[in-house]
Amino acid sequence: MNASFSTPTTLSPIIQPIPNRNNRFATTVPSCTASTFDPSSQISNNNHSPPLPNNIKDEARRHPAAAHDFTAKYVPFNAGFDSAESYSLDEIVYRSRSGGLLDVQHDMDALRRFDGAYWRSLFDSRVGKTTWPYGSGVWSKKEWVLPEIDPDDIVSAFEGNSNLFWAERFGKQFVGMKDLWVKHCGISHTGSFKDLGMTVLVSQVNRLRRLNRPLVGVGCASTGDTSAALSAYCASAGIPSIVFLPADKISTAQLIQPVSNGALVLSINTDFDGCMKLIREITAELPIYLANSLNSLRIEGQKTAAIEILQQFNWEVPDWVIVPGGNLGNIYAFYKGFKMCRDLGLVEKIPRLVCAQAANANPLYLYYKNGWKEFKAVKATSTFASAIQIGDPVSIDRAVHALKNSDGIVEEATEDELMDAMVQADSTGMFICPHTGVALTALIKLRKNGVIGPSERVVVVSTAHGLKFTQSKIDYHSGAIPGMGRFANPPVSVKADFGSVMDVLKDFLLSKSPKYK
Ligand SMILES: Cc1ncc(COP(=O)(O)O)c(C=O)c1O
Ligand SMILES: N[C@@H](CCOP(=O)(O)O)C(=O)O
Repeated sequence: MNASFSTPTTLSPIIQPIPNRNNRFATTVPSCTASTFDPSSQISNNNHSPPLPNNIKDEARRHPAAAHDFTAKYVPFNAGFDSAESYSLDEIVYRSRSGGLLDVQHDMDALRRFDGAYWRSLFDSRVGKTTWPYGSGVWSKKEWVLPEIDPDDIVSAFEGNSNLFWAERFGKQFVGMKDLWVKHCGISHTGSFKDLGMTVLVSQVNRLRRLNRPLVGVGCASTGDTSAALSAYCASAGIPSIVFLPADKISTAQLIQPVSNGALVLSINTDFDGCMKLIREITAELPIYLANSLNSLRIEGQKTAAIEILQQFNWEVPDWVIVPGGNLGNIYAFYKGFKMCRDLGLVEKIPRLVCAQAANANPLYLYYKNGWKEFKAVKATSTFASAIQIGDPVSIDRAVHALKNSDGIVEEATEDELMDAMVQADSTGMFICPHTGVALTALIKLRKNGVIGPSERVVVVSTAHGLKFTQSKIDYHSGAIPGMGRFANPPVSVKADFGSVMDVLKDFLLSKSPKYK
């Protein structure tokens, strides 16, 4: 069973009085004009079927939403609203003057002119439509993402709006829970949550190129998912992309994605951390824009997954959200999405966050365990959760902030644990990636030690599609991994005759139902 978005079944609730920006109630919803933009006017657009446009971008041009009050800028990470240091989003800047991280800061006073009920209705009204660009789960929250970008500059595959799966059987059978959910961010255009951030980053690059900023291409270091998303969105916009991949450390399915999308693919004889160091040096020298989550534009898109979860629960807040962590941008993105919803009155609290790491790549876990006393990067070793084989995460400060401010926890998963959890989840009808296995292991451990109660509502974030990681599943089920395979379900070779097939089937049926004779 999937939770559905709370799209109203009739239009009346969303054209009922909605506070306008003067906090008065409009009895009829004003229509959108070029000179004044009121997002409520977009709600009214759902009231009748418009004539069919030539295409959805033409239609968007006929309803321009250019003049508006919402703005955003870069500030040093964790700076207050009075920060003396800030940068326009049209500048090419990744680091603060002191060398720290940046954050996209929204004009919260402008957003606050609309109350929580208003934003909930607006976001709900956009789900499941093809209206450009709001049909995207990311751009349906445009005012909170990149408020000033022209819809014409947006590069979108209508990403987001991923399903929130009620993990009924896994919950009951493996963790004794009835309110367990999996947010399938990997069921997406390029098969991972990276699409959510990349649509934002590549759209802004598209705008910067139109503004004649000196940008020839976009580049990233990757363990396979960022490169897939970057190359797809760039290819869609006709922008050159360059990806730095650690040689022999990503899956074949992930490697063929940027190859297919026409990226320049550099296979480099180092690990992800080595590739990350190189791309940072290169982008400081050449007109190549940096697309890793060090670039805070990515976080703006990724945070919409948190908003979506609340929306899918009809704006009820789950008790826990568990996210697998590597370079650590995503755990902060979830925190930021939840926090904005609380600060703008859509909900009253935020969930507790859990970041789950592979034991072979666990610098955040070690930091947490030593009471946040001293952070040390580690040399990450090989893990089946290959996309999080990262020892020196660029967003460490963001992750610590997210966890400290959400009463968060960090857990880890050994190779055995993460693969068993993945295989068990698959046996209940999912087909998840090993990173989701890491997150499920964290859940199993937190249930065992009683930190998470049996009736709490928990969301496990699934970050990539299992089809990208079939080799690890094949190895597990075929017994090719020494010491692993407790829950293996290998294919049965059987002779092509009736008797042999009957023998196998009788054994199978007996094992399922002892009453069968
Ligand atoms: C499939 C998958 N899961 C989880 C992560 C971790 O996300 P983050 O790097 O934002 O912590 C990544 C990438 O790092 C990933 O590709
Ligand atoms: N798993 C990532 C690692 C890089 O993370 P990013 O979010 O900083 O780009 C990948 O797929 O490359």
